[in-house]
Order: sequence, then C-alpha cells, then structure tokens
Amino acid sequence: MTTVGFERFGFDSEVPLDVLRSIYLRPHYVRSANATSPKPGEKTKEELESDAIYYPDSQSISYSTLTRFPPVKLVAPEKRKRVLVTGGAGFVGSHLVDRLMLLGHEVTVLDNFFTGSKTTVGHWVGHPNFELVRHDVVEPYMTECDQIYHLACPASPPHYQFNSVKTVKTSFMGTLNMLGLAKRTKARFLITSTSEVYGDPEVHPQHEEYWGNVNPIGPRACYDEGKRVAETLTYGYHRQDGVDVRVARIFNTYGTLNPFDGRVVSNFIMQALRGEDMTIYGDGSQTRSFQYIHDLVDGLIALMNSDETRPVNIGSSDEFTIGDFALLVREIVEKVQKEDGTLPTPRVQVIYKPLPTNDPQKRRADTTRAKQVLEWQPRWTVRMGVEEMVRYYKAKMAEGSI
Ligand SMILES: O=C(O)[C@H]1O[C@H](OP(=O)(O)OP(=O)(O)OC[C@H]2O[C@@H](n3ccc(=O)[nH]c3=O)[C@H](O)[C@@H]2O)[C@H](O)[C@@H](O)[C@@H]1O
Repeated sequence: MTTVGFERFGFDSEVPLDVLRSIYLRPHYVRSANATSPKPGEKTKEELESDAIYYPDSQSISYSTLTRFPPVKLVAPEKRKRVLVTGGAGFVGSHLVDRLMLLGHEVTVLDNFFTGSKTTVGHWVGHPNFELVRHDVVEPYMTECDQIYHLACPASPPHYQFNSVKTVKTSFMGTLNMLGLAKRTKARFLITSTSEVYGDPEVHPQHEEYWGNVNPIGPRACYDEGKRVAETLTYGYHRQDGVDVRVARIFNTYGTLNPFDGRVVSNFIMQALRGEDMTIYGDGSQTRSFQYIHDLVDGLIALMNSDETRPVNIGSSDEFTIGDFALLVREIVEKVQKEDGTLPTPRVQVIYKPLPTNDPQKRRADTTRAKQVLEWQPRWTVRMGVEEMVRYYKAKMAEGSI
C-alpha cells in the first residue's frame, strides 16, 4: 500500500503513505541523549532540524519546533475548507488533522487536553493553515468554518468512566454547543458516535437500524447514553433547524494509541513487548472487530463530503474473540522480535481478569450502508495494522520515550 484515502463526492482525501508515516511514526520524535549528545541548550545541526531529545538521567525532555513543516497541497481558495476539529489532539482527531492538513485545508483544533496531547499535533503549530486552541467544548465557542468534525469526548472505558458526570456533560453540552455553532455558521456538522450505542447487542452484526440494548444506569452509560443523546440532539437540530448533519458510528479502532490508553490493542501489544502477562478480561469469548486508523479517517472524510444524513457504521467486519486476538497479537509481536533478533524467552502468557460490568459480549460492524453510500470498506488487515503498531511502540521503547 502506498497511499491512503481516495476521491469521493468531489473531495480528494488521498495522500502518500510515506509522507503520513513520516509524521506519525517519526522515528526520532524523541531520542535519548548519549555520551556524544550536546548538553541541554547546546545547538547542533540535527537539533535545529527537528529532534526533541530525552535525557534519561535527569528524566527531562528538550522539545524543539520543526524548522520545516510537512508539505501540504496547494488548494485553490474556493476548494479550500475551513475545518474545525473538536478533540483534534486525541488519537483519532490528530490523524484526521494530519490528513486534512496534508490535503491543504485550514484546520482549527479545539481540545481540553484531558486525554489528548499537544504533542500529537505539535508538528503543525505555527503553520499558517493551522490553529490550536485549548478549549473545553462544554463552553460555547465561535468561529467561522465550513465543516465541523465533532470528536471531543474521552473514548477509552477507563478514561470515560474516570469522571462519568463530565463524560455525559461533554457529550450533551459539547454537542449542543457545536450544533449551535453549525446552525449559526451553516457549517456541515459530523459527530463521531460509537458502536456503543448498540450496547450489549441482541442483533448481530449490528446494522444502523438496530436501536440497541443499553443499560441506562450502568458504568458505561455515561458514554453510550451520552452518545445516544448526542445523536438525538444532532437529529433534533437537523429536523428543527435544517442543520446539515452526518453521524458516524465508529467501531473499535486502533493505531498509534497512547500506550497507556487502556484499550485492548495497546494493552496487549505493550504487555507482550514488555514480557508481561497479557490480561484477558472474562473468559475471552467476547468478540470485537478492529479497524485501523487510516480506514477510519478515510470513512469519516468520505461521510463528511457525502450526502448521507443517516447514521453510518464505520468499522471492520473482521470479528475476533478477545482470546484469539490475544494469541494473534502475541504471534505478531514475536514475529517482529524474531526479525529484530530480540525474541525473549520464556514466552509471555495470557492471564484472566474479571470481565468489566456490561462489557458487550459481541460486536461486529455491518458495513453494508457504508459500502453502498460511501463506496468505503476497510483496506488494512489486522496483521498489517498491528505490525505497524508493534514497530512503533518498539521504536519508542528503544528511544526511552515509553
Ligand atoms: O476501541 C474503540 O474504538 C472502542 O473502545 C471502547 O470499547 P471496548 O470494545 O470496550 O474497547 P476495549 O476497552 O478495547 O475492550 C475490548 C474488549 O477487550 C477486553 N479487554 C480490554 C483490555 C484488556 O487489557 N483486556 C481485555 O480483555 C474488554 O473487556 C473488551 O471485551 C469504547 O468504549 C468505544 O467507544 C470505542 O469505540
């Protein structure tokens, strides 16, 4: 694969994969100081070019700005969009921002940095097409824009359950505020909803007409009921005020996640790389289907630029039990370690931990609608994506940055 993205509905989202990789896989994003490294503050040619340096002895980091930004397309003004991305410093948001920036659009990121981090978009700070705003979407925000991608909300179960009241508030107030902005500016509004709106589903695979099976008072309710009411608001503004809306229901997605994100893919890879036991919650018979981040970004951009106002599932239909998935991740980690001559003995083991309350027993995206209306389907296999992630975490561990 040499590119991601495609032309749909008059909007070209294609960019070369190596350019994108040079951003998110930056091998020397952080490097550790060694004996010949300059002392803090001492400038070298390398340092001037871009590197941040990590000093393991003092556990300090010397950040630097890029002296040259990644190349962005030159787009005619009438084709250039002013795009607002809430949660743009998060995992999905930052990948979306990279893509939109490379495509030559003007991007404003709103983030409160609760789970997002400035480092995910730091490479664009100072670029004339880019603006980074610390802002919590529970407060109103005004700007002129053409498209709003409303992503802001913690998405990892430990994060969204950390302050459940704030999670509901973010879903409700945040969506209300952004819909108000869309109404005023006449911007097109896309909300990233979730497969969690289907709860612990009684229909399998889950299609968009299924209303779900959600416990309204359980520990996950802050997120799944929050997203459900966010969808309700979205269609309320659509019907009452004619706001132009798009609703993406995102299924499990992985990629360059924060290694401490707490979701299963990053947990398993980090555990296997560190030689720790891999933690399966429950007996491992619950299922998920995993999509790689680039496929999701392709789907979000296609949906935003399409005419489809109904909810659309964006996810993979390649279903695994969590038990089988743990073994697959271990196999891929071992393959990479073997190639690098770092295969440890003994082999890491899987252990079993209690299943979280209301953990959905099965989940697989029915993507018929996305195929029909967006001509979209995932292109990355789990092996391709997990292997890229393993190498990413391994490089970061070698640098000493995780
Ligand atoms: O990754 C995502 O995109 C989704 O992640 C979560 O949904 P969930 O399916 O619970 O995601 P994980 O926390 O990654 O868990 C997946 C399964 O693996 C299990 N798990 C998780 C972590 C772990 O270390 N071990 C383990 O067995 C969980 O119990 C669950 O059955 C979010 O709630 C969704 O909104 C989000 O779309």
